[in-house]
Amino acid sequence: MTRMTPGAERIVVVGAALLDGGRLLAARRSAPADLAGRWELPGGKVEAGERPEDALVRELREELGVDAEPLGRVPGEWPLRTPYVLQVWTARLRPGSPGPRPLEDHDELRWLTRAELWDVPWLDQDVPAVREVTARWRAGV
Ligand SMILES: Nc1nc2c([nH]c(=O)n2[C@H]2C[C@H](O)[C@@H](COP(=O)(O)OP(=O)(O)OP(=O)(O)O)O2)c(=O)[nH]1
Repeated sequence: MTRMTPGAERIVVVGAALLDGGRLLAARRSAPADLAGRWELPGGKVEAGERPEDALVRELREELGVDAEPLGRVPGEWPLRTPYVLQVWTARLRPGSPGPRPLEDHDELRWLTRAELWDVPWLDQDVPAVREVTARWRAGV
């Protein structure tokens, strides 16, 4: 018989390291109040039965109006508030995709060069993930 381990429920939030021309897209949250004004990797919760890459494409379409292609998982997983954990994929815009617009959840977007990466106040919980992205980015991802 399979038993659920108490406290084992865990919901994955996928974040996109959307890269274009050597820049990374950062998005400023407009809600909820405790996260508003801080910057994150756009994305959202993976739904039951959904593949994380599919969730990423869906969330980027809903939130930014773009047609994105996931490239690869950034190794690691970062705890958010229970029961959420953040996983990150690198991604790029498919040819012909509209440019990103802040349609939901965000009120400002910025394409950051490497030199500008730490100019925005990232959510605290995103900092280790963004650091990991940088390591990959440096390696040419
Ligand atoms: N998308 C995203 N969410 C993050 C990041 N860091 C972080 O703490 N979060 C939090 C904010 C939210 O509490 C949760 C994701 O919720 P969301 O509002 O973006 O996802 P969603 O569109 O699927 O949510 P919902 O409105 O359908 O409930 O994870 C991040 O880098 N990207």
